[in-house]
Amino acid sequence: MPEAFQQYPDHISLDALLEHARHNERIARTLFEIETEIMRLRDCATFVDCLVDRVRERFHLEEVWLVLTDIEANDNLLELLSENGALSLILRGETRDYLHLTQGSHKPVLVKDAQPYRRLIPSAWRETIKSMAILPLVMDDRLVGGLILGTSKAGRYQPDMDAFFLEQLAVKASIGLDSVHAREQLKRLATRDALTGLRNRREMETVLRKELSRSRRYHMPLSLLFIDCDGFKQVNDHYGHECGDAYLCLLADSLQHLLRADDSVFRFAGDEFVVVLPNQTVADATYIGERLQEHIEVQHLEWGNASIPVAFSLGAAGNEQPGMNDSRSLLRHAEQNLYEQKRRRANADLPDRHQASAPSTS
Ligand SMILES: Nc1nc2c(ncn2[C@@H]2O[C@H](COP(=O)(O)OP(=O)(O)OP(=O)(O)O)[C@@H](O)[C@H]2O)c(=O)[nH]1
Repeated sequence: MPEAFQQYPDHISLDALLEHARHNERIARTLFEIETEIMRLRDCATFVDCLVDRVRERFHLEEVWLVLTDIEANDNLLELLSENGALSLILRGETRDYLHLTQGSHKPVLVKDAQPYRRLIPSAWRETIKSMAILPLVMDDRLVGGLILGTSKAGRYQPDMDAFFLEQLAVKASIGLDSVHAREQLKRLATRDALTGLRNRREMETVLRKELSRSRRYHMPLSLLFIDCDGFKQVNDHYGHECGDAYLCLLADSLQHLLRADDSVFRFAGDEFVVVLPNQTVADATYIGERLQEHIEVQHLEWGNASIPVAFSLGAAGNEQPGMNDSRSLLRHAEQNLYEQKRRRANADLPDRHQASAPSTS
């Protein structure tokens, strides 16, 4: 029983006493080692991954996982975890159910027989897990779920065990998760555009610099697309700024949805977006740009009675072209191509898209 603190019985020999002390010291050291390791981690997914892995390995458990309740405060944490692939370690539990089973305890709940707690066990392990310790995860003074230590040994955890070390583990896991989450949130605020959720221009500069150096090192092409909405000012003027915001979000979502995972979309400024395409030549980028226009320009933003078509021009540039070996020249060249396309589209006698779709006033 390496993970529970051993209490001293009334009559105990000196040897047994020493063995108890050594046992408890071993657990304390293991906890300290886990703590030292997890406190160094900088993002939620790696934190959860490492915490689960170390606790399982060091305390010889079959399975360790997290249950996060469905309170709104957990949405952001779950989003960060899913973006970085740690979702397989998480079970989303119904808050009412979780609180009922654990009685909302901020202390570890030791479960001798896991059967009544099945709903807190991922379905794949429901037959194997016989006993478990549910360690409360408290973030910002609120119970958000639990770190669950599961074992196939029935009765390994008993409600009357001294849970001193488990309590310590719960506190450390909670503080660690809280601080890594706050850090990641801050980073996100600094690198994301608040309206669309896309990464911002500063982040684009960092990514583009990294991708350019990777492209040089591995002799792979790199290209980008510069995108600018057509007649966007009219959308704001006709339907209001809130509608303009929704229009930008629709375009941002569509771009993200249509591109591959390796490609990155950034909100450059106002109604301008940049797409960075690693391992793609300028010809590939031009083709991708055409397909984006084809797919997105059939979409409409439904706003009240109005159906507003989405329209944008774009220009491509690739670093295999002469003189295109730094971010500035790539962006400038793509922007020039964008303005050429904008002129061509304007001369092509396109209908005034936003006027044409204005709601009828009759
Ligand atoms: N709703 C909304 N409008 C914004 C935002 N950022 C910038 N804008 C507006 O976007 C408009 C961009 O104007 P223009 O550059 O003339 O864009 P346009 O009407 O598409 O013109 P062309 O590019 O020539 O087709 C300006 O009116 C800005 O006020 C935003 O976050 N939300």
